[in-house]
Amino acid sequence: MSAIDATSLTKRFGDEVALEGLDLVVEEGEVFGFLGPNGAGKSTTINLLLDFMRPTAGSASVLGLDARADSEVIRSRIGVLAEGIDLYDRLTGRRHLELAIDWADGEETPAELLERVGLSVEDAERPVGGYSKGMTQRLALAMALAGDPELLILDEPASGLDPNGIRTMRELVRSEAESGTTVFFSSHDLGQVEAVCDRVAILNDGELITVDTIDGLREAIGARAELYLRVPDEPDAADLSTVDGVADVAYEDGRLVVACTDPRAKALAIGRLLDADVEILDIDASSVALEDVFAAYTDGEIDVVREDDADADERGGRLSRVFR
Ligand SMILES: Nc1ncnc2c1ncn2[C@@H]1O[C@H](COP(=O)(O)OP(=O)(O)OP(=O)(O)O)[C@@H](O)[C@H]1O
Repeated sequence: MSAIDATSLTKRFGDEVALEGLDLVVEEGEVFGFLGPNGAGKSTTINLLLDFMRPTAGSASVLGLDARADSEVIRSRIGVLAEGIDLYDRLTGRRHLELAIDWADGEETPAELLERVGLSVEDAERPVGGYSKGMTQRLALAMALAGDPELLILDEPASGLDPNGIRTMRELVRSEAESGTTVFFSSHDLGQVEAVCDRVAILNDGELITVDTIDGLREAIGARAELYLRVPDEPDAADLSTVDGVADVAYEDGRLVVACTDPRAKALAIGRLLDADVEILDIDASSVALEDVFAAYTDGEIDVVREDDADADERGGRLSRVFR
């Protein structure tokens, strides 16, 4: 069973196309990044999955259940952190958590959830009307975790969080994923997505542009990772150019510069040198920023071609890329 399965999901507002024919499969247990510029259709997709709005065409299932017919059951089994969450100003943080636990039929205590998101017991006793943006976000995250959800849908979860809060959120996402929870992580923040996600979908102008791992995205745009190895002398015993995924090798100023088209080639190159008893004094590496990958996919450098479903790859990729 897939955690999320959207088929030809479409939403139009009059002439405005918010989402066009989205085919997307998120497997159970994945941390799945949902990326796209403003107005790409990310919130629309989440609203359709949660049955907060109805599709113009197409359908979606969540945890194997129909997003429209079974929306009540779905909502009781998932945790949602949505933008602009409505909290009751006069109720305390603790009361919000009690309600969330009650609603999700959870077994945890408010204190356990507070600790997980780094909110103090004292803060929890205050009405949330006086909370800062970051505190509100932490509380909303704690509420989403109530009842040990099978799927977490997080819309811009780092919004308003300070660096400590961001670290806490990342750790939470990882520990949730380790315990088998699927995480659907929608964000503009490429750094956040890169830090926690297994696979990423990029949406632009309501259309799915690609679904891939982050390394796969880099590879697809031909982005090279570079490995810098400080060595005492230019090694002649190990021919790195024959390592799979190594595109180029140069020796400059006492270091080897190894350009890799496949990020996995970095470890292979180091292994080859060690096998040849080459002493490595220092290691450094660079890779193309995800920002550059994102720009390549969303500024029109890459076209999208639809294939027949029969040709589609197993993991929901029903698109192929054509480079101009
Ligand atoms: N209720 C609505 N009425 C009319 N148009 C809408 C409505 N909701 C969304 N849209 C339009 O649909 C498109 C997709 O919007 P959506 O909010 O899904 O984008 P997004 O990727 O979540 O953007 P952001 O990152 O800015 O939150 C936009 O062009 C938006 O103006």
